[in-house]
Amino acid sequence: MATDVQGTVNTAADTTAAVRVEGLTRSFDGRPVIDGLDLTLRPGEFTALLGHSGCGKSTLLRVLAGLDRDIEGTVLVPKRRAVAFQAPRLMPWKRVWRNVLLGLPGKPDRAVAERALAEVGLGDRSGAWPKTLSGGEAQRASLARALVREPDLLLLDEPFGALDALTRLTAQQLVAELWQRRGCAVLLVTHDVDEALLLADRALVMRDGVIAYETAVTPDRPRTAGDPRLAALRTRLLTELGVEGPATTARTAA
Ligand SMILES: Nc1ncnc2c1ncn2[C@@H]1O[C@H](COP(=O)(O)OP(=O)(O)OP(=O)(O)O)[C@@H](O)[C@H]1O
Repeated sequence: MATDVQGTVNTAADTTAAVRVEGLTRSFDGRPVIDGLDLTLRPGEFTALLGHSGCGKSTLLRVLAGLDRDIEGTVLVPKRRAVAFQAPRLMPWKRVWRNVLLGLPGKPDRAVAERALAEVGLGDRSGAWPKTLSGGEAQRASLARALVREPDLLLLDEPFGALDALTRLTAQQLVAELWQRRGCAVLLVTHDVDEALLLADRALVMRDGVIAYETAVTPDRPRTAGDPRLAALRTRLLTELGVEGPATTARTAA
């Protein structure tokens, strides 16, 4: 069952799509940032969303998360969805386990939070205060908060953007494992072409308010950073992003 972002329920069982967006337009001050965008995400699919800074990636994610309803068009998303942002957004006055349960209906037990925290390798930090966590730990706590919602759709907005290179690798691996275990659809916003190619089944490039380019990422997992099977795709994605030449970094302007 899916709900649209206005909250009306579409009872037509849709097993072919976790997300269906048709003709989505979102304007700010009369300027459309998203302009007639169509998008389908399949259940269990890991999709990476690339695009230049300001092209509307976070705006799209906020719409899918139900945080922005001032839209035109049709958006069908699963009821169970969760979002994690670049900043972990933990409440400093609540212990980690309470942060994980924040906003959940009912009065879930601490054990529920602890199971999710164990899944992200933070089983021993449940009683800690957020300020005592490292950046990577805080980001994992934020992931646990998303997982505890048992989402059919996990929306990740540059979740590794603020992490150092080593922590980023560990966090990427963790997300890959969680995705394989949970089987939910994932939409990952990233500036990093290599990250997209490591993790995703499909990479999308957003430009001029629409999905301007998309490609399947077919090589078997695990994939490695310098994987020669990914070289042609990498070049193509960089071209689509307007970043060309062998010396350029795979990270687009943040
Ligand atoms: N609440 C808002 N009010 C006015 N303009 C907004 C608002 N939110 C976003 N915008 C504008 O919409 C455009 C797209 O913003 P968005 O944050 O979606 O881009 P993005 O692709 O996620 O960028 P980045 O990669 O830098 O995070 C930008 O020009 C931004 O200034």
